[in-house]
Amino acid sequence: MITVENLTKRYGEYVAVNDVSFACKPGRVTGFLGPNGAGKSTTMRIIAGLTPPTSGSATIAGVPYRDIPNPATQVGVLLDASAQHAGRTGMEILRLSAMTMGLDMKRVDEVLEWVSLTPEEAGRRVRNYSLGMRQRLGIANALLANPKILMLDEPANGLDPAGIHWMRTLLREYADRGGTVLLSSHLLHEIEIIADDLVVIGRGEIVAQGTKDELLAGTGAHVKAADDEALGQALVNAGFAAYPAQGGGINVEADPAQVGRVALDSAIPLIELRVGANTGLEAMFLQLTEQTQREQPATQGAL
Ligand SMILES: Nc1ncnc2c1ncn2[C@@H]1O[C@H](COP(=O)(O)OP(=O)(O)OP(=O)(O)O)[C@@H](O)[C@H]1O
Repeated sequence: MITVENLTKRYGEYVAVNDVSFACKPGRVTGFLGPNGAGKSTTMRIIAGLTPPTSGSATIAGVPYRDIPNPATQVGVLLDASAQHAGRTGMEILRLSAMTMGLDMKRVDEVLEWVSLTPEEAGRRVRNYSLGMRQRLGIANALLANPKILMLDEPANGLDPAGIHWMRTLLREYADRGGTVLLSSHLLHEIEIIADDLVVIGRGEIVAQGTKDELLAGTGAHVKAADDEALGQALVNAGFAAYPAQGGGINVEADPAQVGRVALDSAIPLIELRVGANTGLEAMFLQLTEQTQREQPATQGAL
């Protein structure tokens, strides 16, 4: 549905996006991952027809965004929640969008309810919105015409934990109904929960892509048990390399199913078991992040 082919964007001598190719499929959430400044927003702006590429192409169902008639009815886009007109109320912004798209005004009330903005909040000027409220309004705007494709840049920014959970559920249901979702984040764990496919970008270049299961396979397991020491010993006895993890628990070079089997056989209750220790994709991602951090040592990794 979204196809990016050999996309390159230069700003003068600087190459922000270098020969990037990937595709996002219907029914799947594609997570677009990369540290700050990796080129995610630039790529998404090119897909949305806001920035011209230096070379290569980005198309939606084979058509460049700018050539789609009434594009917002086909592709819901949220690129910068703070870019909304600060002097207008949330309600005015949505009504104007609905009018531009030729939609029934009833739809505005529906999406407001969907994103949990109350009528009172919708009547406030956007300059008085919190970041989370702006994100909700931006998501409402993207969903307004019930498009088949959603493209969201860092949609979890500013959302509280309940908001992040709500957004995950919304995107999952959206994809399960056949929608195509592309969402970016610089937080691996955030994306890991929701995405089916991953595209990882670093310094403008794709460094990994594939299904989440493929990319996370072989990244080991992280486990916390009622008795970590006993489980660590049982895992080593079963032939697996196991190391104490930073912040508690154990990182194991084994599948979670294998770890669960050892714990069951040893009658050791588990507190937490998940795929991925500090190996594979996460290690690669952290390495990329670290290299970016040297130039931008501020908030990397913070939620
Ligand atoms: N208009 C521009 N002129 C010059 N350089 C730009 C411009 N827009 C983006 N860049 C540079 O391109 C690189 C990629 O930026 P981009 O915003 O795409 O990164 P990102 O992956 O979205 O990062 P973040 O996670 O911080 O949002 C950065 O080094 C940025 O400074």
